[in-house]
Amino acid sequence: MSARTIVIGNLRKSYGSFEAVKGIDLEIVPGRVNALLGPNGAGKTTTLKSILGLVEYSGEIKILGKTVEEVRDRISFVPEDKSFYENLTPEKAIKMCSMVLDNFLPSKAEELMRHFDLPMGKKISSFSHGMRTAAYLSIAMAQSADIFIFDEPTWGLDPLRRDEVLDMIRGLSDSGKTVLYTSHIIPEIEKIADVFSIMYKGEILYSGELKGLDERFTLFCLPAGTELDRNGYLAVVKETGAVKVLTDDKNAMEKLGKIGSAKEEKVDLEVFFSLLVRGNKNAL
Ligand SMILES: Nc1ncnc2c1ncn2[C@@H]1O[C@H](COP(=O)(O)OP(=O)(O)OP(=O)(O)O)[C@@H](O)[C@H]1O
Repeated sequence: MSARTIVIGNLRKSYGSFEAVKGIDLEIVPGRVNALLGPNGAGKTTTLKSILGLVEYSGEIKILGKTVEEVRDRISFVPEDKSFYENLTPEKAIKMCSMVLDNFLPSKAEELMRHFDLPMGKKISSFSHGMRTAAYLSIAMAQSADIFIFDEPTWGLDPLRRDEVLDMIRGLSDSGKTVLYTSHIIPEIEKIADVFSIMYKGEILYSGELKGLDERFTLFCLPAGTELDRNGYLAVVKETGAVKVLTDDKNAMEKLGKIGSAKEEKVDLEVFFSLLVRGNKNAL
């Protein structure tokens, strides 16, 4: 398998005059959990739909070096909108998937549905949010695909089921599959992601390894009104009484460390995400 499973170049997608995705570049790698993290409306689902060829877009997307049409049977997908199987029971959904999907293993889907305690003869429209998610996950996990794309795969699940599903997703990437998943739940991403990208208002603000984030970046809390130049910062947030600066630039760290009463703080994903989304380095 190539070192990059999905390569996205200058992806743009507009709905009417509204630009939901603004020319993003993104690379998704195999054998690792690739997470796309962003607040509501950031453009995550639109990006996934573009990858899957479910919406028209401009820019280039290659999957395993090919178009999505050429590799569709190597991709499994859990959509955000879980209303497709509404009028079917799990039993009938499994039958339907067996007829339309080449890579589908019905016995595995049934095993997973039973494991999730889903009533096999009851219509999916009567299911709770969590049960519906479990039904979609069972169908997705029962496909012998190379690439698994999950849009909010833990929606409505209770904490035990959620952890179980995250373990299943981790298992896929451990076995060399490519996993791309979106979420706005930071603890989940901290738990399973290897690499992550932060998306906000149609742009990718940052992409990188999750491991070592706290070692690479430092947060400086400076007195309000501190004059800063524009170099070397990933985010600058002006709060009442303080200016917060996020940086991984050694020169900037040295300079900021010399400012009287500058305090250095640890950065975890939550702080990193919040600073990036709120920070505006052009506001200086
Ligand atoms: N079919 C559509 N028609 C018009 N606007 C749309 C459509 N689909 C999405 N949008 C808009 O595009 C933007 C990005 O939406 P998208 O669903 O991709 O975001 P998201 O990051 O997945 O959000 P969430 O976490 O809330 O699911 C939003 O402002 C949304 O309102």
